Amino acid sequence: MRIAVPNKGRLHDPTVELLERAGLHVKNGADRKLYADTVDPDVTILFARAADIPEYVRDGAAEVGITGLDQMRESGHELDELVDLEFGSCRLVLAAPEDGDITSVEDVAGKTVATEFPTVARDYFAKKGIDADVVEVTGATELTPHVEMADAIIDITSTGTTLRVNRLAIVDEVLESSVRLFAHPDVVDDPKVEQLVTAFRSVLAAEDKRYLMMNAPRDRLDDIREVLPGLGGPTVMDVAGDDAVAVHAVVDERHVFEVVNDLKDVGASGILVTEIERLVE
Ligand SMILES: Nc1ncnc2c1ncn2[C@@H]1O[C@H](COP(=O)(O)OP(=O)(O)OP(=O)(O)O)[C@@H](O)[C@H]1O
Ligand SMILES: O=P(O)(O)OC[C@H]1O[C@H](OP(=O)(O)OP(=O)(O)O)[C@H](O)[C@@H]1O
Ligand SMILES: [Mg+2]
Repeated sequence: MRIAVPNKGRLHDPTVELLERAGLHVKNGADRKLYADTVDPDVTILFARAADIPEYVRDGAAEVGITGLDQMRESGHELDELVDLEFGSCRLVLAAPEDGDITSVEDVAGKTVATEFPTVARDYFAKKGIDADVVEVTGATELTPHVEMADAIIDITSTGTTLRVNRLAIVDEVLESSVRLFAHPDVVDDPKVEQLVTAFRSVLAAEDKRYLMMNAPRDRLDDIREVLPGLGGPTVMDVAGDDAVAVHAVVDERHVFEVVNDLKDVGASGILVTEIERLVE
C-alpha cells in the first residue's frame, strides 16, 4: 500500500508524527527524498505536494492520501474520506477590505475575487447564485484587494492574524477544513487500508486520554472504583506480600485533575499519570 503524504509545508511534520504514532515508523526518509519505506514491508510513503495528493490517489499512484479537505475539494476529485485526522484545521473564507462596501456575499456580484482555490470559489458562487469574476493567484492573496487586483478574496484563515494585519474582514465562510485520510473508492475495503484506519483512530482515541497508575490499601478499593469511571473499569493487581493493590485505569484528560484529587482523598498514593500512545478499543 502506498500512502501519499505532504512533502513539505505545515502539514509535513504533523503527518509524519501521526504515522510514527500509528506505528508506521518511516525508514530512510531523507530531506528531498520523494518516497520512503516504513517498518511495515507492505507500506510505502510517497511524498507529494499537499495540493497534488488527491490527484495521486485518483490516478492510483497511491491507494490512500493524507491532505486537507480544502485541497481535496479544489481538486474536484471524488475520493472516499476515511478519517478526520483533526489537525491542519482552518477555514476558507470570503473576505473584503474592512472599510469597503462589501459586507455580504451579494455585494460581490459583478466584482473580482482573488483566490488560490478557484474551483472551490466558483462552486461556492454557483451555489449562492452570485456572478463573480474569480481570478487565480498562487499566494499572498491578502495583498490583492489593496493593489486593485481584486475586490475581495477567498483564502485560508486560522488565527485570523493575516486577515487582520491586512485590514480584511470575513464576509462569509466558504469551507471548514482539516486534514483527512482519503482513499481511492476501489481500495476502501482492502484489509491493509482498514488496518491503517484502525491505527489512526487509535492514535486519535488516545489523544485526550491519560493512563493512571497508583497504589491503594485493599480495603479502599470500592471507593477507588467509584472515583474511576474508567474504560471498562480499572485493572487491579495484587502487590506481593502486602495488603495493598496496584490500580491502573484510563481516564479522560479533562477529568484527570479532579480524579487525582479524589483518589488521594480516598487513600491512593504513588499516583502516576502518563500519556497513551494508542488506544485500540
Ligand atoms: N494557517 C493555516 N492554519 C491551519 N492550516 C492551514 C493553514 N494554512 C494552510 N493550512 C492547511 O495546510 C494545507 C497546506 O497548505 P500549503 O500548501 O499552503 O502549505 P504551506 O504549509 O503553507 O507551505 P507552502 O505554502 O510554503 O507550500 C492547506 O491546504 C490547508 O489545509
Ligand atoms: O489566520 P492565520 O493564522 O494568519 O493564517 C492564515 C494564513 O496562513 C496561510 O498562509 P501560509 O502561512 O501558509 O503562507 P503561504 O501564503 O506562503 O502559503 C494562509 O494562506 C493565510 O495567509
Ligand atoms: Mg501556505
